[in-house]
Amino acid sequence: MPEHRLFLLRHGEGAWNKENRFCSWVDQKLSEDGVKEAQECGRLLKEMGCQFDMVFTSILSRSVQTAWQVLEVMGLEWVPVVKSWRLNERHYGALIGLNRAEMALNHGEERVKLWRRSYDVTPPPIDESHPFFTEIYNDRRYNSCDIPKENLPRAESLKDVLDRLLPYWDNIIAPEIKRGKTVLLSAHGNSCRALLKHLEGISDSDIAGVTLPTGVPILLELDGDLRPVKPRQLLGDQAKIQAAIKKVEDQGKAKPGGK
Ligand SMILES: O=C(O)[C@@H](CO)OP(=O)(O)O
Repeated sequence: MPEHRLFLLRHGEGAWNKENRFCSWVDQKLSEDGVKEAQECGRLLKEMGCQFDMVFTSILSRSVQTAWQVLEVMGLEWVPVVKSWRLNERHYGALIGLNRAEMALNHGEERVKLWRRSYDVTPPPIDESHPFFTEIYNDRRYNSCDIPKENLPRAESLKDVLDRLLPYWDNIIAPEIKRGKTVLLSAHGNSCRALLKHLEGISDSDIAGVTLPTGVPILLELDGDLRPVKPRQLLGDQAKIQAAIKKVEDQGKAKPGGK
């Protein structure tokens, strides 16, 4: 019998998902479709009779906005929302802002797949000359993190994401779940993948085959030690979910024009 239910959610579509650019730590808002996806997710969870006691988000607007939409549709606006940079999307370093399909044309689809989905390949780091460097590192939101700004990452592999996420999971989120709270984690494709890898014990090579669609809630049923008692469930219309996963995978295919 599961003792706890944990819901993971990759935020709804952001403007740069449409443009097929690596978004990462650039603070894009949800697109109109992204807002609808988040509302749809809220409706589904409400219909299923789900309840939350606490929500955790990153400090990027698209994950916060997604949580707000879900809570509003569910009539759960009062539920506490706690934010941390440790749930942020993976830092894509120098790749931030670049178009995935154009990168695949220039560097090959295999290289782009390695950058996007492998466990321990780190993209080249961002430096001061990068067009989004100042926007990211001068943003006030990074002044009050639990580490000094100069120690924040300049590029991350999925392993690096797990390394910075795990202390937050172990010390802040997991104790709440063990206290009996039902938690929604509204985060990002790669921060959710990193946590799934940890909770489900996915191997370094198999994690490359895990792609998460936007706006689809993932239910994990956990035992008292927070180990999954059955496979993760992606909630909603399964044909639509498979199509949404394929859409994310295809973003890394070589296409002239980049879309
Ligand atoms: O742009 C990003 O930061 C992520 C998804 O949000 O991209 P990818 O799917 O390529 O990991």
